[in-house]
Amino acid sequence: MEKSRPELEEVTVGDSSLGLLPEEVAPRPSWGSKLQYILAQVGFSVGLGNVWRFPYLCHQNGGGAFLLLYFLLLVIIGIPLFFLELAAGQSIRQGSIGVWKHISPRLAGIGFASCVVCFFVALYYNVIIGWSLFYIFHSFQYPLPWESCSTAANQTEEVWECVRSSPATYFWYRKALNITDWIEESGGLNGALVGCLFLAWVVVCFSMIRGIKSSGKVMYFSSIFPYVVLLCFLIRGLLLEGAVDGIRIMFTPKLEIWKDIQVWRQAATQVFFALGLGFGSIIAYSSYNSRTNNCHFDAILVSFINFMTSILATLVVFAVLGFRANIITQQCINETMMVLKSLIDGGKLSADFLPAKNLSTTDYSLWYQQMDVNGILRKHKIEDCRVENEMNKGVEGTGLAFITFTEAMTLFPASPFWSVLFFFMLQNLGLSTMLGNMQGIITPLLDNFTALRKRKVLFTVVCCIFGFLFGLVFVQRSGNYFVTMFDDYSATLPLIIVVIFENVAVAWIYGADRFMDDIEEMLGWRPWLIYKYLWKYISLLAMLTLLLASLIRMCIAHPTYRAWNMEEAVEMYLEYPPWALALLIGLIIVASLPIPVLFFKQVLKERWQGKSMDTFSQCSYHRGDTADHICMQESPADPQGQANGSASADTEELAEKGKLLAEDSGEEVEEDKGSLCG
Ligand SMILES: O=C(O)[C@@H]1CCCCN1
Ligand code: NA
Repeated sequence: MEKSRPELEEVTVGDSSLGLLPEEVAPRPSWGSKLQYILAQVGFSVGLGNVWRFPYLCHQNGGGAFLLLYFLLLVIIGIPLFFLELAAGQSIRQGSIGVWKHISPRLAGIGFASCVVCFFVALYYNVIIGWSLFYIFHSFQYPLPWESCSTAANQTEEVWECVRSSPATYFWYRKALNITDWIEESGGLNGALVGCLFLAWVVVCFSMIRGIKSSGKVMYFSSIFPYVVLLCFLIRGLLLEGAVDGIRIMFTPKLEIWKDIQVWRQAATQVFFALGLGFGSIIAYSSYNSRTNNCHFDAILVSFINFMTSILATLVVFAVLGFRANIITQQCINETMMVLKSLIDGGKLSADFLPAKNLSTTDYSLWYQQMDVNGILRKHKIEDCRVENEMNKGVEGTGLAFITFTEAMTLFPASPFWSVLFFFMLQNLGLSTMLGNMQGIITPLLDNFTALRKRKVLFTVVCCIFGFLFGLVFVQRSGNYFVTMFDDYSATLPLIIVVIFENVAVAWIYGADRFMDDIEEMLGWRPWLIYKYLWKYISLLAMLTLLLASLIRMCIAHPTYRAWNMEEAVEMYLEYPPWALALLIGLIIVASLPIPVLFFKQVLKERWQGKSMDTFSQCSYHRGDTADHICMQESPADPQGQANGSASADTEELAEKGKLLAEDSGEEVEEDKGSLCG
């Protein structure tokens, strides 16, 4: 079959134009520096999840014991799969669609599924960034609007809702979200949040507009700034009364949690979501690297930085929560002392119950244990005020960042300053992840559909516009319920499916040994043998178990969401109505569907073209491999030419010219003979 004329592409390097080049030799943009690349990978992987999901999981699942479990799973699942994605992207130098197409054209669906998942996550992730912007705008006032009910509520019935719950809770559910009582009630769009979401997408769009050249620069700030803020909060937090209690409670290991499979499931899901496996963003970013870059070192470095950031964020969260719990417990003690005094004055209790001096929180629990003989104090409604009890409240999910932390910050001196700093940090943590998310959508599509390349800027803008329009679902008054649906199910489950297929594709279809050979050819040294067994057996088994545990959880426990009831002014768990359940499951299917659909489409295409398919994938993508001429795509007109990876003379000369020009302009351009499989 006559090979069609190769697509020509306008190539500019620095400010010199190379004219039109066939895309297989057009130099692929590359990172300005290794630091910029590492910041991009760290910026993408370290996100909101490190600051509010990890601390919450740590607290709910046995503190220090969870940390050890998380670290174990990070080593046996996270790092090997991270290394796998980095190596595949760096070697093939394509986005996720191109990478899986090279392993076998039947697996292109894995790349498309990654794009869909990236889009789902981008939709609700940017909404959370919009919430952070909303809080930033409301932080420039003293006292903070969520400090007390008088500042927060004006109408009478709202005061009731505020008094019944707490100013921070009220502000979050009523002033920020103006939330409806359940997911069935849309309540219409929340105008302020629509504006914040629009602004969030404008920021993403302008940061993305010139590809990795512009986003690379944004990365410098949005990846480093959160660390500065976390360190400021840690130092400030440790100086607060009760902070050490909070950290002690957090690190106290409760090893019995290791028996609970759901804890393992939560830890594995967190490893995987935290690193961003399956998004295709890791592949996209590493595809702009030079082939000799030591991606094994990068995999360990970025995973380690991600883990340490989660620990740092957890220390900050529990120092601040310990401080807040201490204050609330102190108030509780003062109230019970009042009750005790009135009981003694009323002759109901003997005076020797009265403690000699004002009790601190630790002294109080000791006093309580001594005095509560036969439950006499409990009988008189004198409660046991404990810091641990206060530590348990409101630590989950969005509540942690937007209720508990905001409440704690009102207790800080100069609270508006700390509040702006905290939410600006959240906004940057989210922005750098959003850039990676968008890269996980744009790069594979641009690589796969060359027609889009000529209108890269327009395509980026259109993606952001679609992101905003679809994102409107999440800024209705009931929007928070959809954010929870996506975060708990619709975005996370398809990721596990995608990564399982990635793992099978490389370790079993392409072959772990062959993959190790390619890495050896690329890096000049062979990866540790352990990786072969991790990829073939351990991480794959772990992922399959994780998927099973997640599906079982969905089947056994009817999926529920946490709703806010306005009248009662309390949170309650409601079951998703059938239509929401159908939507939840439908989204998971839609995100996973490209894998089987494109598989069978390719099989039919091969059958129709009568191609011999003695093995699943005969493509190899390292240089000059004679196996290349039997790749599954259109067999090239001159197989030998393609097999040796040589392009025709004129394009060779142009590529050489491109390289020389690039060196002149100081821009690093990695010669990209493209993939040998067409
Ligand atoms: O932990 C997070 O928030 C992000 C979500 C997206 C993928 C990378 N990690
Ligand atoms: Na980030």
